[in-house]
Amino acid sequence: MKQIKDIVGAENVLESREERICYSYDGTFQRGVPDLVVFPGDTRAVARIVQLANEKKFPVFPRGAGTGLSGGSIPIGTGVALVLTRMNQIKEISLEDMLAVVEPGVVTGVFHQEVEKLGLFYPPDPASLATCTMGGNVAENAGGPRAFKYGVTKDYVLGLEVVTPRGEIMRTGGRTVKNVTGYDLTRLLTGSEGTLGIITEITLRLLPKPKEKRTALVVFDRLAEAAAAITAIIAHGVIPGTLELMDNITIRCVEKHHPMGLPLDAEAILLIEVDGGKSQVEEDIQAIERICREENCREIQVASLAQDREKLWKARRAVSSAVVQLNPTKISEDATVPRSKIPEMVRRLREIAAKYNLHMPVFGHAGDGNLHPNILTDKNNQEEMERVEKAVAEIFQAALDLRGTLSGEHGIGIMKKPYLAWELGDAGLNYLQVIKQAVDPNNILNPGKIF
Ligand SMILES: O=C(O)CC[C@@H](O)C(=O)O
Ligand SMILES: [Zn+2]
Repeated sequence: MKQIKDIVGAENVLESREERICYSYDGTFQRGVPDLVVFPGDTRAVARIVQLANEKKFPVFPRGAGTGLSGGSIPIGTGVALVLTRMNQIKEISLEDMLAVVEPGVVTGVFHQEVEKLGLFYPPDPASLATCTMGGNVAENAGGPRAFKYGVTKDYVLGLEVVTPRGEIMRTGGRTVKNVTGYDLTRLLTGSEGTLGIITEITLRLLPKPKEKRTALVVFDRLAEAAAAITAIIAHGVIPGTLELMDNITIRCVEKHHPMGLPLDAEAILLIEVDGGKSQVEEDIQAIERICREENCREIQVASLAQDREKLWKARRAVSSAVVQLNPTKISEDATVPRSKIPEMVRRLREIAAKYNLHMPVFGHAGDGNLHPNILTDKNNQEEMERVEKAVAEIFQAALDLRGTLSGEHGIGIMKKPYLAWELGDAGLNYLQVIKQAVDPNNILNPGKIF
């Protein structure tokens, strides 16, 4: 304790139970109160804490803003929560090299604004972007609506500085787009959920900011028709920046908590944004309108003004907090299927909700097959929780049957641990465990996560 205070300063340590409880949660219903909360101010301090942890054998749970949806940052058992929000400098934005260098505590939405001021663009846009941090985004390999066209966080990480589980400071990758030197440690660490290293600096690839955008809100009477429109748009060769779906329960929750005139009787809404040059966006939006009409949509509204588009996105980003009002315990899934399987997955999800008699709004990044079936329940209702558990297992089974994955963007954390071998098989799971054991023999960094 005294040694930790010597490293970071007493003012950067929280000890009281009330304060520690504030760092016991993330965006899931999981809880774990750390023994101590520590806010290091630089990489050397992080390294010294990890060295001390190896000496004294206490676990370290790295953490950003705590918006994760798989329990990745929840302390398990005893240990120190290492909060990286003090390290929040944008160190560089280079127009010539089209890259940026940031500390892990930079808020994603702030980073977006800063690069866009210079005519640049950083696509990953998790819905929590107003609060989540870049370090957490890299650790969990976050996605968001724009992943459909632009990919997820790993597609933008050029290099990292990390503190290894033994407390060394290591650099991976660098400032070049091409780099094939040795194993790709940047990719290994991106999405490693705080188990293989603590990210202390990130070098990110940037793009030119798209010149034009159009956003269409398309209303469907039938969910199956919306699902068919999604596959038809993609098959036509149009790649929108985003292609989001909200089902009827989601629409009603959003409308109740953020009224904006969405039709309460519609079975589904698609929120489709195209971006690029002026003539391209016009051509794409016309093709999308035509396809949606062919698939029997009820109505299409197209917004081109930034403030109108932002209104639509505000409603979309509010979905997560709107659906949670249905019931106190929210279980958010991000099982993902190949795009062509979206209609089939939507059908299976509806069957699972009906079979187990559960509130299950479905929304998400339909364009890349990444739906978010949410189960709204009450963790104190034991009988219902048993049904929930079975439903969750069937959701994952359905995704894997359709040759999808357990997690498109939220990570494994605690929530999906029991299912990992279903996707990876014993050999795959063993491979991960061997890597973890080799780099973190004392099991210091974020123990109990992923496996
Ligand atoms: O709450 C959720 O299920 C999803 C959260 C986030 O990934 C989103 O897409 O809004
Ligand atoms: Zn999402």
